[in-house]
Amino acid sequence: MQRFPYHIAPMDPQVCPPRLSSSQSLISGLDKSPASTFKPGHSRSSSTGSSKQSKQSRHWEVMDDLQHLDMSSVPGSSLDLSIPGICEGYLMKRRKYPLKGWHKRYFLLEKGILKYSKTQQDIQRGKLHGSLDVSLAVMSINKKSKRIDLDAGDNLYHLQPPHYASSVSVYQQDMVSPPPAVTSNPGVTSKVSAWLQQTHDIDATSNDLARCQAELAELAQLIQRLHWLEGGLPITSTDLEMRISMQNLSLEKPKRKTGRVLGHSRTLSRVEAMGGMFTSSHFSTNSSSGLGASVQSIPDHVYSQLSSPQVTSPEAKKLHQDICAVSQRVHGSLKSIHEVLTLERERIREAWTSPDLRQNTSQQLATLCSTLSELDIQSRLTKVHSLSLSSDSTEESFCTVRPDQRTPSMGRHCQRAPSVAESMAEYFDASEVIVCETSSEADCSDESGLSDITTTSNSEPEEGHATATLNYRASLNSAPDKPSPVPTNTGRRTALPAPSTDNSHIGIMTILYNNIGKDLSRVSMPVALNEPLSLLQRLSEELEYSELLDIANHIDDPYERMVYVAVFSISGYAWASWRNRYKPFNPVLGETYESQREDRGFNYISEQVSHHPPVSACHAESENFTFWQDQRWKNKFWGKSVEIISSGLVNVSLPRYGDHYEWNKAVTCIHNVLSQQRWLEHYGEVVIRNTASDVCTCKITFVKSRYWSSDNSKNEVQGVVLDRAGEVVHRFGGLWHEGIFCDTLSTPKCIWKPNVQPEDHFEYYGFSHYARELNELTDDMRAVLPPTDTRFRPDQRLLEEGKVVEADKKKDEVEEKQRERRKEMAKRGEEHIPRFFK
Ligand SMILES: CC(C)CCC[C@@H](C)[C@H]1CC[C@H]2[C@@H]3CC=C4C[C@@H](O)CC[C@]4(C)[C@H]3CC[C@]12C
Repeated sequence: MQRFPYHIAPMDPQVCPPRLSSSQSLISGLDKSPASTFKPGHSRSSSTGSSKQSKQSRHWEVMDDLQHLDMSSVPGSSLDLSIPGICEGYLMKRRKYPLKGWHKRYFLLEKGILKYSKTQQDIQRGKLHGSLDVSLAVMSINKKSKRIDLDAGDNLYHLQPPHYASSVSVYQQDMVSPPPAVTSNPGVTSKVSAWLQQTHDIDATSNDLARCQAELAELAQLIQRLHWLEGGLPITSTDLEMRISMQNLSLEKPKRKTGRVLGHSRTLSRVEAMGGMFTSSHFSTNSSSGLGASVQSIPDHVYSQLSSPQVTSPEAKKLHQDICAVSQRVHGSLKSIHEVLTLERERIREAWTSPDLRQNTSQQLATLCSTLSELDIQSRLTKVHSLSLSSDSTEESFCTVRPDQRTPSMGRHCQRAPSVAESMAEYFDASEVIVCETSSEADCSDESGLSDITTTSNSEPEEGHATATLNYRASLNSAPDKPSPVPTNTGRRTALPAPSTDNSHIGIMTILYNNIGKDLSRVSMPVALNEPLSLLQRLSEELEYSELLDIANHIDDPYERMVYVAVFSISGYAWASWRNRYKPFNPVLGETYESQREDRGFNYISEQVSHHPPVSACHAESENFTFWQDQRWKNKFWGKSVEIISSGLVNVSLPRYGDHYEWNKAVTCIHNVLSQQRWLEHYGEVVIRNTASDVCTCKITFVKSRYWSSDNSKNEVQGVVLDRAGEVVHRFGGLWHEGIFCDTLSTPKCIWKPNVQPEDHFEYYGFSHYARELNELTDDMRAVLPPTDTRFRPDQRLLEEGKVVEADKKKDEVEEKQRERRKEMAKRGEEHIPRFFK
């Protein structure tokens, strides 16, 4: 089996940070030739891990491999334990939240302490932005993308040379001049950083904004004072307090003691009042019993004084002046912010309208969007790769360096341990994994995941698609909910025997983390992550809306027929909005699933025809259609998301017209796969062809969500039916979880809406009514089903019954038996022969 994208680097000296001498800049060290060694100045203390187990895995995983290295065999790497000199220079440092991107900082490494600041002068003046003890941190370097990741436990630092400084001289140039413009084909991260750097001083703009805010608050205060002075009536007692003090009103009733009500008289000089801040100390200690009370409690004589505003007072004039001055300042700040924004808009417009850039930019932005929205897990992932494994897809490019590896040995490659990415592959039982084939190495290794997605087509339909979707959505909302033609009283079960168990406590990250260094195919994933359905059953859910094919088989017009086939293909994705918390059981080799759906008029049969790589084949037949597919898929792990790229075609034939349609699948992406904020998305282009006739084809675009878009515009899908000449005959669109509307038919109509979910679906794995029926096993079925049928899988059955502990045990047994069978077959030199498919 081909493994997941990333490979841990054999400990090639080239990938270890070279020795840094006092005359070298940090980065020139990285840029320089491989023939030098990393020479740590300090020994490393124990792991920073919290749990014992994770500590252990970190220890043996990281140390074991690295201690086998023999650096002494590297030319010029004599064991030198002397304390290294000072290294200093500029590096790009990844910003912390919320300002993502990179900024240039001056770093100084002295006696194992790495300090950084904005400039060299700042460091010298002791004006530090931060510092860390490198000897206590875990360092990973990526020579190819020239990146250093430092995990100091509480903080992660990502450092990089100023852009494209591939040699010391370029770098030095870079130190004095602004970084170069985006070069021809750099990775997206670099482009983004470059963009941010070119952005007219973004820090200054945020300062402007902050200042502006303060000025506006000041302005509001001044205006309010003016308002009081010019006769506005106080509304609250606090206002009143202010006004009383500003106008020097006497709270004492003439010739009569009122001490019981207001305590004692208290006046403030105007100067004092105008001075600004009113604190409670300006008032009498018992003001709360008087002034703090309701306005009604203010004696009439005070009110009578309030009614004579001093419009022309010098105070008012002064206020006017102050207001003007502050307004001018606000205006100035806003103007400079406006300028920056205009400039930015212009740059974006240019990038957008330039024909070459447009395609690229939109793709990059789409990728950037999804990545930026997922950054939460990234730091943890980085931690994992820093600690023990590589997350680079290319061999020899990443290594984790512990500072106390004083006697590393070269000469033999370290034993390769599975990476997080591999773990994910095992976890999803991926067939084959794309190792970032076409993107550049720098892209692949970019831990921020800002890499170009190369396998998906541009999921961006033509201009105005957002408006079109809005219209489709509105039409869908006003369309009546058609009752499903499928009878509901079929005698099938409507509820599952037990609700789902909460699995939010199961940290996938922890599982991977705790099993670092182990053969993950032997690490069984907890059954609590599963739903009581196998992937074979899951695939049969694509037929939940088979009535669309029944209709298609009765439409004479080939274009309209195509619309129905297309909408059927979209309907197979609807489950994704409520099924992101559990994964289906991986079918064992030879497992089958069949179902007779007299209510829907079709029979379905499926089989797991291969385990490594996993391939599931299925076939369904009715009097109106035949449906079949053999699905194999590849997973692409980007750091936080997994893309599932299916490679098999889906086939449908309609007997009445002799049509044979085939189409590819969209990419399904599990965003934030490691966290509870997981969500699914489909994107890419699906093309439907009728192999029996070229009268029309259909192009469906599953639009990738943009990070600035609201939830409303998620799950957009649009399609066109084209005639032979490529002219649009029909248009349709909507959202794959809400429905599809076609406005080009003679009577525009809603073609499909997903069935209403059961009210308690959240407690039952998010299953639809249809999904609840799939694993039902009646006595009648028991008598006729083959023993390989999924419904007989004991672990899945136990899980369905809510017996998680027992299910877990059983799952181990089932998996172990499968491994044994595989071994035996291999011994005999046999190959598995599928039963129903060839
Ligand atoms: C961490 C876990 C619990 C998250 C849940 C993962 C779920 C959403 C994943 C695991 C396996 C995935 C399926 C694997 C294979 C296919 C076949 C493909 O043709 C369509 C997508 C589909 C059907 C995937 C949908 C998403 C899926 C069900």
